[in-house]
Amino acid sequence: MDYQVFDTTLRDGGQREGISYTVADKLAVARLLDEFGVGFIEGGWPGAMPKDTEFFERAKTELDLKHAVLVAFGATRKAGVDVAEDPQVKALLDAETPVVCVVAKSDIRHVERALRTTGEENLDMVRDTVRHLVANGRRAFVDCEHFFDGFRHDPEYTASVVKAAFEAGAERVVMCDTNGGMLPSMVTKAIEQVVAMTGVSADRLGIHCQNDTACAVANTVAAVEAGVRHFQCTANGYGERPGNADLFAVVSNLQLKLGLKVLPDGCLEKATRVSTALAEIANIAPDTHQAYVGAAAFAHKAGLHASAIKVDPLLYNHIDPSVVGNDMRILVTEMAGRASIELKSRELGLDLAGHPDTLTKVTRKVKDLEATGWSFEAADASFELLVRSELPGADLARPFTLESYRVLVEHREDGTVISEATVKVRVRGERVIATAEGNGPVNALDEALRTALTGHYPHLRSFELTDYKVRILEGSHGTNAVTRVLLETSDHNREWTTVGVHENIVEASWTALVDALTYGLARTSAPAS
Ligand SMILES: CC(=O)SCCNC(=O)CCNC(=O)[C@H](O)C(C)(C)COP(=O)(O)OP(=O)(O)OC[C@H]1O[C@@H](n2cnc3c(N)ncnc32)[C@H](O)[C@@H]1OP(=O)(O)O
Ligand SMILES: CC(=O)C(=O)O
Repeated sequence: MDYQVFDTTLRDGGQREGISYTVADKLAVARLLDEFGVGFIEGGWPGAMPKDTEFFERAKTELDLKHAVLVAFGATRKAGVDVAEDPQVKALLDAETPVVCVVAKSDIRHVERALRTTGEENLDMVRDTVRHLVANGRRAFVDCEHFFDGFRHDPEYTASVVKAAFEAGAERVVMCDTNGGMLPSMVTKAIEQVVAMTGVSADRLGIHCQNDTACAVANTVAAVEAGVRHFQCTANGYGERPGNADLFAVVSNLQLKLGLKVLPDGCLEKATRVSTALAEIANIAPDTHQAYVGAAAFAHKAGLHASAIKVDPLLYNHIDPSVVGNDMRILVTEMAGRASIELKSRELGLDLAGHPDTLTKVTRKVKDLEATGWSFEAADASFELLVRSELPGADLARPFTLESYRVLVEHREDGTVISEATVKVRVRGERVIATAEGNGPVNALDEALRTALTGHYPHLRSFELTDYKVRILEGSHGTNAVTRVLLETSDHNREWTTVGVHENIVEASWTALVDALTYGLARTSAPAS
């Protein structure tokens, strides 16, 4: 029997604080999830929210799903109401999805205190709703809310909800850890017990885990190991409170660690791209440290790691990152050893294998600079310039040399503040002096330097400073605080980052600026005039 990968990013994921999908967003999310190969996409609760009703309406003509089927989510009929008359149930049928998933109370305390009805009426609500859905041609899944808490409190009652749902024709009954308080061992034990009590085989059950103990992924995997074949997840773990089980971690664990085929061929390698695209749509910064798909999931900082990775990347990676569409990266910091420098340089296209002295010098220089506030981790361009400057016969021609710069800041009577910079440089033997104004000292310096250089390097005009980050670093051992500046520059094809550190913020910015232009000019192919 196949595994059912049931995604609820558009329903439970939308319950995360800060997410508010538009209908267009929801359609885009569904397309991406389908591309990733999930079997079921729970699209929302038709009838509860106009956007969800519209989503299901538009999905009828605008979605052409290849792998997945669409699922409408709702609740069992209201207590004391004829199921055929319940507007919420009617909206579920109007969504015209092949599958409907209804949430049912399965903890007697919730039945009595939240629903304010009897255990018997709740069982009738489950039976009536499932029979009605099945009679109308739907595959019915039942989410047993608070399954694990209810089962611990009153196993007989919770088991009776499971049996009622199956007797009425449910295809899957899903055990929900609604409050997210379980641990893997508790999940395993409860599944063994419910199987023994009901006689229902585990492969007809499903699992849905909230992440309040940070165990949602582990609990989901534990349930699958206990025989469950239907598991509910959300992309990047989005969901109510701390969230849900992360789809990408769950399927990667099942497929790569347990050898279970849960996705169609060729889908797992889309994990990183799909995860990032879904974060963009949710308008949430991708989690750099997310397992499997985060940008840092295979980023190595420690020198010892790099020295073994040089021999074989799998010595320090639990999988080949390309299997989930990710990449390994080497970070260069004070923790680097010579192997880190060699691997990072190779990543940047510089082969230092035959230059042991350069490796030693660069390693020492990086450690010394980082001790005084520099940070190369995010500044690949400055690191590359540093390596090139240490290569025998230094292979980098500096595009100019500085004679001096001066910056003035003028506060005028009308309150405007203007910065003016003058730079004096030597470019290809010519002395050039240029002055420019800017809305701040760095902007004025950038303008003046470009003015001085564009005569010789016209393509420099396409460079744009796209980000400027400043951090004041505490001085240590009686020294003054220093400023670290990170500059991101773009030529509209690629971006590069440079760093500068000094007690004076303008000088720190100047250093980063000079690296930015030097690196950009060395890298761009346009011929100098
Ligand atoms: C565990 C989960 O996360 S399940 C998903 C939960 N998702 C959401 O709640 C998001 C969408 N919800 C909504 O838009 C609204 O809550 C609605 C439209 C569903 C209901 O809104 P209202 O009619 O105003 O009711 P309200 O939200 O105040 O209360 C929920 C009602 O559903 C009842 N109810 C709760 N669970 C169930 C259930 N499994 N079966 C039947 N009825 C239920 C409650 O008893 C309550 O009934 P009452 O209005 O007669 O007191
Ligand atoms: C259904 C659901 O989202 C829950 O019980 O957590």
